[in-house]
Amino acid sequence: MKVVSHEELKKHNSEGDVWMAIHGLVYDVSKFMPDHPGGAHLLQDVAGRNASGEFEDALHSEQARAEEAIVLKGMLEGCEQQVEGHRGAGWTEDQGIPNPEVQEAAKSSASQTVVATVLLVGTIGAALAAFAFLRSRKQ
Ligand code: HEM
Repeated sequence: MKVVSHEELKKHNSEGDVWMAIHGLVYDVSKFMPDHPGGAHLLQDVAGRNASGEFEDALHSEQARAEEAIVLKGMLEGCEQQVEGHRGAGWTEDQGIPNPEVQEAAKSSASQTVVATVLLVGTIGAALAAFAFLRSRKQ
């Protein structure tokens, strides 16, 4: 994915040419602006900068995240690890704007699986050890 510099992002803040960064990804929202249910002015206000907080504060739906009229331009310079994190949690570009809540849930369910596996292996190990011990005492 292309890396977009902070300078490049900043340039796109004029009427009809609006880019914004959300969760480390840079989107061109120019075409979508007139159709934004919250009004074009809200998008214009955050033009050329990181708008992750504003986007999440408005409690957008999954449908909003998958809006087809926004165009992914690349990842914001310095956000490479953040984007790797999205991918690690199962995000792909075609899903649109990543949902941090879904990714937190994916992370915690992955760690739950690790804990469950360790417990299971430990229990089987203890049972085998007890079995071997009891057999050795019988003889
Ligand atoms: C790529 C960026 C964005 C997309 C695709 C988008 C899309 C949408 C959509 C589809 C809705 C309708 C409700 C829903 O489905 O969630 C909505 C509502 C809204 N959006 Fe956005 N939005 C974006 C960015 C923003 C930003 C940056 C802000 C704030 C600065 C914002 C503020 C709002 C508000 C306040 C509403 C509620 C409007 C109402 O119910 O009257 N949006 N947006």
